[in-house]
Amino acid sequence: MSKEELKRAAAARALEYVENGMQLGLGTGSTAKHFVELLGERVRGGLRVIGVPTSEATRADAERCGVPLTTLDEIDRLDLTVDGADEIDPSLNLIKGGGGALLREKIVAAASARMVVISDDSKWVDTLGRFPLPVEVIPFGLGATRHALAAAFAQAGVAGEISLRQGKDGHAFVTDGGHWIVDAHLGRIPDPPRLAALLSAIPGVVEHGLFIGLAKTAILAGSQGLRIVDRPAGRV
Ligand SMILES: O=C[C@H](O)[C@H](O)[C@H](O)COP(=O)(O)O
Repeated sequence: MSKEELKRAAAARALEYVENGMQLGLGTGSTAKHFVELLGERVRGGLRVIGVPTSEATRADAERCGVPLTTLDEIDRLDLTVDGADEIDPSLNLIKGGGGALLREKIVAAASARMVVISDDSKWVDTLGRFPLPVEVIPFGLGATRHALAAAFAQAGVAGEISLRQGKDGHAFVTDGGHWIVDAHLGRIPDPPRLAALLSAIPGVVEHGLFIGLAKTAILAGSQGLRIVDRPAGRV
């Protein structure tokens, strides 16, 4: 199976968590896109759901696929969010934001009774950090924010290059929320909850790509088939 077929297989399995009448968070990225397309097929077949997209890209995909949409202004709780990830560890802590959608993704996941993460099994890691950690920042005062980030990394016992993400036009990548993203090349994050707390305390940081204790279930597709992993009880 190709990587795209694996992603689609994970997305198809996630449909089994969807029930008629549910309010759904719709993730962002190439894996979540498969889920939105498959959900659209079910909606055209009569399934009644309503979705909140986590990015403008997902909004466009959902509209194209005929998935009815709402916002977290109109409803304040969701039953289920299905989203991809850049890395998943055995506690089901995640790195997200490779596509720049981490802020809306985290708001939507936190508003959901359940988050199911879908991916091909290449995203499964023993320890988070090989994938550069995205941190969404306010453009104002970027130098000071970078300094504070380096201090937070040192306090958490990690270090690495911090680079400002660039868009295809060669300028700073701008998120749907109008912010910038820096990617921290840390290699290994031994204590993700501790680093997450340190990053959240920095004034110029809008949000970071560590998703701690949010995913309840991971659906991993590999050459041997699908693997369903539930978050171990009591683990963040
Ligand atoms: O900002 C992007 C999201 O966090 C994505 O869910 C993540 O980057 C995984 O994307 P993909 O499914 O394309 O690997």
